[in-house]
Amino acid sequence: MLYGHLDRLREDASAHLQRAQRFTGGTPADRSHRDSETTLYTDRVGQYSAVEHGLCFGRLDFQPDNGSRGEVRYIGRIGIFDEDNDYEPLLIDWRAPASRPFYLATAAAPEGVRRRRHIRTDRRTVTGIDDEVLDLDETHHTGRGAHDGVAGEAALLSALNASRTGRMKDIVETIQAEQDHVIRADLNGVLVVQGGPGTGKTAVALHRAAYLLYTHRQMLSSRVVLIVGPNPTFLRYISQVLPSLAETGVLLGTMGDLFPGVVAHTDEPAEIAEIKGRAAMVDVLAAAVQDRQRVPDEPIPIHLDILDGAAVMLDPEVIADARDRARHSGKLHNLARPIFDTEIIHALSLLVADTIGIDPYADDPLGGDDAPGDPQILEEADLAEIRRELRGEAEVLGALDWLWPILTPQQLVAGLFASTARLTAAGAPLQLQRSARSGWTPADVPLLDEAAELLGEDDTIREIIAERQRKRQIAYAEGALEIAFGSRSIDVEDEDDPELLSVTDLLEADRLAERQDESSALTPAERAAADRKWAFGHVIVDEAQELSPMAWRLLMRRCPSRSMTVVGDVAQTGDLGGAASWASALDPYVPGRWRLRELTVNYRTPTEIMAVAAGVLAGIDPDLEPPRSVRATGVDPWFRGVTPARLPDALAEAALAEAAEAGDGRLGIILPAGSFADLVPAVLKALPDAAVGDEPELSAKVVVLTVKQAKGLEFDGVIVVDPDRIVEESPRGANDLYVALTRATQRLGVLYPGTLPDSLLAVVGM
Ligand SMILES: Nc1ncnc2c1ncn2[C@@H]1O[C@H](COP(=O)(O)OP(=O)(O)OP(=O)(O)O)[C@@H](O)[C@H]1O
Repeated sequence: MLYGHLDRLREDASAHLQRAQRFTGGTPADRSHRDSETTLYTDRVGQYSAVEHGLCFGRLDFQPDNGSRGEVRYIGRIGIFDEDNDYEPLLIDWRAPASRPFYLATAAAPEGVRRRRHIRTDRRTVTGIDDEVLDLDETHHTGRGAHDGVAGEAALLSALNASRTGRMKDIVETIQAEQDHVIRADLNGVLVVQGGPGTGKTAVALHRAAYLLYTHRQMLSSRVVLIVGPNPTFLRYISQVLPSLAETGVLLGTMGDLFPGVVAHTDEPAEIAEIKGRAAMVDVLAAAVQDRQRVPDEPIPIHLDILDGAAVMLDPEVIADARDRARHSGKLHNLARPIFDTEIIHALSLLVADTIGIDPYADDPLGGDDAPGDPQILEEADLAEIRRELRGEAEVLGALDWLWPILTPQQLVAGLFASTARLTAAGAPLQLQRSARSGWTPADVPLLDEAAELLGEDDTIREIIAERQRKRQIAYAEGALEIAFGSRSIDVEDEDDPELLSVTDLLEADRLAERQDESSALTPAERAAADRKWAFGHVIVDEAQELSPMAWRLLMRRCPSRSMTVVGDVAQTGDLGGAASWASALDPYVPGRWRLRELTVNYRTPTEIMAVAAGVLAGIDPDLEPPRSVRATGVDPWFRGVTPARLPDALAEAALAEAAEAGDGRLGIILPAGSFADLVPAVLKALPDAAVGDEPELSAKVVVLTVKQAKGLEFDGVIVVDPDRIVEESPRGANDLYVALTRATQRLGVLYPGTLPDSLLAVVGM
């Protein structure tokens, strides 16, 4: 019956979509209406298809009420209502308040629920049910009931034991109570979710996004929820979760994606990234901006058409004066440029007046009726005319650009890194020097954002640039507009901004109309992705322990409402610039105003593997508690020592054996970054289809990765190679090893040349 309804809903949405797509022409308003309809119904069709599997997964039977039969609720991935029967709910969305008892009711606090049923389906057929009787009397009779705090144990264990596919799955059918509290926590303020490996932090963060969008749809779907993950591989890993939760109003990205127009995925040494992430970079960038406001040591000659090519000399003192006035205006660098221009042009106009406007006989007692008198024969109107002309002179513009250049954030940051002199002037460590042509790295993005804030790269700048282009256009009678705007898109909102009128006036009307059409067809998430100043409705950060102080500054700017969910584990911090505690990361922005929730149960890693990881955790900090595993597999991890020379062959053998053990699941091989060249060929020889690379394909049966790449991921089986080297490769090496050891859902093997790290020796008992 429910699938019948789903089919009808989907057919309906498809029909609407086709109608919207057939519609062409009309007024701009008609077209924009068509675009929004197309987006709406495309989303709907997508959502209805995404909930096909496991549409309905739960049922709640309530206690009979006053003699009438108890209420029955079916719980599923979306809500379905009976249109012919007063919109009676047939299926209740898992995010609706009415579904909550499905996740929270226990035998001790049954919330009126008599029985909770988990329904398993394969396509459209019910394949099994698990009942939990929450009514204590009835439990007494049947001997079946809820278990120690784990709701729906059979369904949960079957989900946890299922083979991995290389893509994360949703957990709506088996969300546990402590997770439910996080998912449905209040929208406002900063919520920190701390939890050890496998406690479901990522799953919970994604379900929280879906819940918030459902509950605050109107506000959040227009302002967009931003989800930040550690790397592109991880984003691909989680990318399937939200569509299957029927949510599309979300923007997923890494730190490297958060500066529109820049793709920042180049790697760099951890030490360099750490320096770039320090809070001190704020001062470095401010100094770098000041350094670009030049005062030369010597006067500079400026040849002027107005003087038939003769030069005037612009003195350093005059330039320093103009610079100080512009600086003291309180405006940002680019926005203060007009003040600097005015000062310099004024000074130049006086120099010109001194050259052409002096009455040579003014001091001569025989010079005429009015002598002696003011030697300046030019009046204010003449000076204004001179200033106007100077503003159009190529050499004047060139000098102004040299003395106080209008800068993009990219120019400022790349220019800084490309020059020892500039780095020194800005007080930056010289290790940051690199060629101007090397690509942008994720750690550069917060610097670009900071630079944008310091430079004042905003609409006014577009206007200044447009104005200058217009001057050149007049001067050279060429299509300057194309150059200035060819690669820019005009925001629809900007249309009403009077300051921008001079820009838009310059565009041909039909071209402008076309542009507006394009931007209104974008979804809010697409527009947010393209707009550095977008204020997101809510920001969710996963693996948040890795973020540097500079990265936090950027994220806080993107979220002025401070409505955030921050998810991570300070024991897994691998990046040198990452957080040692949540307070150190957050107190600068929301001192004492963030809430902490902890997740304590490990759903991924079985007890046997966690015992090994716990030894490593104790070595990092004896006060840290590993999360409690929810299940045991009865399979102990293996440890195998070999001579260094045999390591490649031993790895190939182990990989073959473990790939077979994984059955139709996945095997992850985690190597020290420095061992790739030596070990990967052996793996590929044994298993030619193994995935390896910058962004390895996670759905491959065998995937070879570094710890950094493996962060947040999981596999049925994992082989950790050369733990000693993993520890030694980074000052946070022990944390890395802890991450590596906690990636498996079923089996773990440790292969090592030479010796094991002390923390593992103790566990193995050697
Ligand atoms: N309530 C649940 N029902 C079913 N599976 C769950 C549940 N909670 C977590 N899991 C599963 O446990 C595994 C670990 O979850 P997740 O990756 O979200 O953990 P994590 O805390 O982010 O781990 P890490 O810190 O190691 O990255 C996933 O496969 C997830 O689907």
